[in-house]
Amino acid sequence: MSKLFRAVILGPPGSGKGTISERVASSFGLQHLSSGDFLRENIAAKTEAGVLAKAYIEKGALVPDDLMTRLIIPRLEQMTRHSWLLDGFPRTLAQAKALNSICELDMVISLNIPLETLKDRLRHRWIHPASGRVYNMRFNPPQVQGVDDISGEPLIQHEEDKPEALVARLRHYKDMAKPIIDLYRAKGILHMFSDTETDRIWPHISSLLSSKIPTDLTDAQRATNH
Ligand SMILES: Nc1ccn([C@@H]2O[C@H](COP(=O)(O)OP(=O)(O)OP(=O)(O)O)[C@@H](O)[C@H]2O)c(=O)n1
Ligand SMILES: Nc1nc2c(ncn2[C@@H]2O[C@H](COP(=O)(O)OP(=O)(O)O)[C@@H](O)[C@H]2O)c(=O)[nH]1
Repeated sequence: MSKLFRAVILGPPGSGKGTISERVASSFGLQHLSSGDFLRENIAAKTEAGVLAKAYIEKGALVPDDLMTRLIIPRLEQMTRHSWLLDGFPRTLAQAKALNSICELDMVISLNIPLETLKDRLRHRWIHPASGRVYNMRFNPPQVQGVDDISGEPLIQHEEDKPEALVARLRHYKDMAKPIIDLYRAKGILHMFSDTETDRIWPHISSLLSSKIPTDLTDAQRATNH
């Protein structure tokens, strides 16, 4: 059997993790696991972990490492036969160590996007809260302004996407991400991409993945995912 491929995407809020993950999933057949979406699913389903996590998210806090790990690791263990791309986890060094203990990552994609670009993007980001679908009023607008394409429900903007909140969020991201990035750099699996446009970063990520993912695996995964 071909070797499976396991990757993580890191980047500050608004750096395009979700946007790029969707492209990786559809072009390479990897399963995209967004920890934010998975949390929202657990909250909606009122699982034990979801109920506990909800209280932190509502306060604007990060979910504690032990709870986050208890939620994500079993989900990943269900995906042992799949290649995957993880987005939003690990968010702390403790989460990175927990991930290390259950699998060997093949690649870490780290997005390095200028602050002004992040501010500008997040100002225009609109979300469909129930599904986590993300729009941008300029980059990928919904078909009807303010309305989710699939459900027809209203879109909202997050308080924390406002420019005033972003500087603090970004500082926090940098503090948390530095030891994680150092860890993956030391393992020799870190690939950093710097630009202001997802469409300019994407060809580099795409060719890197093409060189690392065996094509028979891509075909097999695509067949099982769709
Ligand atoms: N490892 C993680 C992932 C998510 N969260 C919580 O889940 C929320 C939603 O996560 P996500 O969808 O990844 O969105 P953001 O944190 O807003 O990040 P981004 O803007 O990068 O998408 C976070 O704010 C945080 O409270 C967390 O605590 N720990
Ligand atoms: N203008 C512009 N917007 C982008 C680009 N890439 C992503 N976006 C938008 O920027 C916002 C943040 O992207 P998202 O993928 O949610 O980033 P994440 O927070 O890292 O997951 C969303 O509204 C995207 O639609 C880009 O290259 N240009």
